[in-house]
Amino acid sequence: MFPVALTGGIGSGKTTVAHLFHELHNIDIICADQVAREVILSPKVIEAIVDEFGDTVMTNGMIDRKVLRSIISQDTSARTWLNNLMHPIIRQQIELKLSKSQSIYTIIDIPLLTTATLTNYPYIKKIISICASMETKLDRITARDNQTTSQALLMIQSQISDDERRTFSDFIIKNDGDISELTPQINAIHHSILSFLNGTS
Ligand SMILES: CC(C)(COP(=O)(O)OP(=O)(O)OC[C@H]1O[C@@H](n2cnc3c(N)ncnc32)[C@H](O)[C@@H]1O)[C@@H](O)C(=O)NCCC(=O)NCCS
Ligand SMILES: Nc1ncnc2c1ncn2[C@@H]1O[C@H](COP(=O)(O)OP(=O)(O)OP(=O)(O)O)[C@@H](O)[C@H]1O
Repeated sequence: MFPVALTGGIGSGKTTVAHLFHELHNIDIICADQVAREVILSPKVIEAIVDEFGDTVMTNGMIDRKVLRSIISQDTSARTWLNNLMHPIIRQQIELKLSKSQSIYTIIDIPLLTTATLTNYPYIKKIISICASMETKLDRITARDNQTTSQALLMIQSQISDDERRTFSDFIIKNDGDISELTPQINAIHHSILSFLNGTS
């Protein structure tokens, strides 16, 4: 088992890059956002969130992720409360999935990795960060999520900067250009990890 974290700001391209690692090199991917989407379906989690934020966060018996996203993007204490509820459960699920992974290394897409939260993942061996300019991220988030620029900006500002991510990363992927520009960067990182695993670097 060789867990490799993939991180980056909202809209930086983590999902896109993770898919490419899988397609090009058959690497197993564990996605913390996907795990969060499963965790938020649990009746106990739903009950706790509704207790905290009220009925407006519910639509048809489920948490309305759009409404919750809007709340946590504007309110630091709401974000901290949600993180404290969900992150330990998400981490447990990630570890379970990791124990089942069979690929030569495993990529865990963790959006909210920081120097502090890294201590919760002591098993991570390498870290890949995706960087993209503020303008690129804003364009991609507003197009993908049908959000206003100011809503997207709030989410970006709630996270650490690319400069901070660089301080704890082993590899950087630049994603301001075309999708085709990702493949050579991914191939180079893949080969570097393989060399490390083979003891040749
Ligand atoms: C708030 C929720 C319901 C919004 O759902 P939605 O489908 O709109 O967004 P999605 O899950 O695709 O997340 C998109 C991105 O938002 C950002 N984001 C999500 N939660 C947070 C947070 N608590 N703080 C800062 N950024 C966040 C991340 O960059 C993430 O990649 C959802 O993100 C969630 O459950 N968040 C709490 C759990 C969490 O922290 N997940 C992030 C990875 S562990
Ligand atoms: N190089 C690129 N060229 C054009 N579009 C891109 C590129 N990279 C990513 N995108 C698009 O930008 C959007 C954001 O990318 P993606 O969903 O991979 O980011 P993410 O980091 O996983 O986002 P989030 O933090 O919200 O989960 C998507 O719609 C994706 O298709």
